[in-house]
Amino acid sequence: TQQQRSTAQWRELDAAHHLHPFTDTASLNEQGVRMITHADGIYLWDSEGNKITDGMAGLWCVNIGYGRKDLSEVAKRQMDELAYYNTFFKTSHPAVVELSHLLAQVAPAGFDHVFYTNSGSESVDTMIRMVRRYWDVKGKPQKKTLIGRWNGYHGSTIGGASLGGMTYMHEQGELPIPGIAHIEQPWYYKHGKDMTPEEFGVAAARWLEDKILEIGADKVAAFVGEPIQGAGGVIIPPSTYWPEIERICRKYDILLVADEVICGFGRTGEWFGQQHFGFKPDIFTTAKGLSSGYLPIGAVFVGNDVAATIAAGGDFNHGFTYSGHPVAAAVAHANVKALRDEGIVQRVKEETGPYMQQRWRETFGQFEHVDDVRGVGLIQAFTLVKNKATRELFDNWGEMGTMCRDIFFGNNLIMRACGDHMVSAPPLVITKAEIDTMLGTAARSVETFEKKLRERGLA
Ligand SMILES: Cc1ncc(COP(=O)(O)O)c(CNc2cccc(C(=O)O)c2)c1O
Repeated sequence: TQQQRSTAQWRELDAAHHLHPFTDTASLNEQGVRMITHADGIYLWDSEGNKITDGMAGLWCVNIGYGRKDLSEVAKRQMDELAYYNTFFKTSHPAVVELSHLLAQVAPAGFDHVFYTNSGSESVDTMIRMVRRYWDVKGKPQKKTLIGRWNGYHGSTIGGASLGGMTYMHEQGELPIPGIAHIEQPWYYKHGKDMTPEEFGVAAARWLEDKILEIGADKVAAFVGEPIQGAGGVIIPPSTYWPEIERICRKYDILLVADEVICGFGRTGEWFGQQHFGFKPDIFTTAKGLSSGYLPIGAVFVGNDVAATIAAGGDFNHGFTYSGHPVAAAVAHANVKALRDEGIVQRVKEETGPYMQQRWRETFGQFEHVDDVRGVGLIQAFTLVKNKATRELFDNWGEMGTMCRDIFFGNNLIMRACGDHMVSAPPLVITKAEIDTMLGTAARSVETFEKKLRERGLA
């Protein structure tokens, strides 16, 4: 096992050599990192022996839960058999064939082909190139622009970060790249005004039609969206949104792409978020729950029409050294097979998802500064607000979220603050009893948060 060091020694070496993602290195090293050393089920342990409830499944990804020795055995067996070979130059290997066959079985109808990557960002970049290649082969090479949403998140590669709508990412690196446009997100709480949710869903979808007409339909290649915006704060569109988006895409002959990196592999209680909202994309991107984070792997599910068109175009000049990596593929296969054969996805749909949503609303429905309590399956959130009656948000967006998140973390419960949204996406294996315990801690944490607000004269 790892060399035993004190927490202080690990912290010192980490500060000396390790650059963390999305991090202000100076402030991180003032506080010192928390060393996570073990995990099992929905729990983490840190180097000080604290047991932490992981309400975020890592980064929305450990769907099957931690500590699955069957997955580590599969990894070892595959590594001993064939640790690596590539899938370029007319070769393949049993692990990636078995995974591809399984994915075609769990995919919605019409998706018989997958392209492999190492992450969600690489899946998104792959999709961008596939979409543009599709229109080249179709003889409409001027259809190049992809439309995403402000505050959408599609990763951190040049393409993914450009398609995402996080302006604080665009500012670093001269993004977005050419051929990317954005429309407003379908955030009913902020933009719904006096419309019903159903009316707002249609109105928000119509922003896409406006954008298409502004750019010119002959130049638009695709619309890309997360069924539920995850890192954007669990923005759940009204039921009328996605069917209207789909209608508009068909009307103007642009491809519809779902980014299922978070919503995929059971998060909403369906295998994929598109099935919860009832729309049919032409392509969708995945990663995270594909392997439950045990090894890095992503997959682009390519609709049969798109796959046939790209195939008709001959060489598709794209791919990665580790596309379809044998060990990652073998672990992903075991993970997806377990999600299916152990009835984990089914249980989210029928039992633990409905239970979480009911208890989530009961727990957070009565606080003075908590509103828009929402969720689907095992992805849920609420928003910290200044005034529920007027739907007034706090000033300095994100400050309250950070304060609240730190209170949760101090109570050994990990939730995520996205701005002033508090969000949660636990492993899909969470039990009803664990939900009760988690929400008991969460309620206590929000009570502490509101007490702090009053002490600071903010409430
Ligand atoms: C919808 C979506 N698409 C693409 C990506 C990129 O995946 P990779 O990170 O594997 O390249 C994501 C990833 N989502 C993500 C990644 C890291 C942190 C957080 C957060 O909420 O703090 C969210 C995502 O949520």
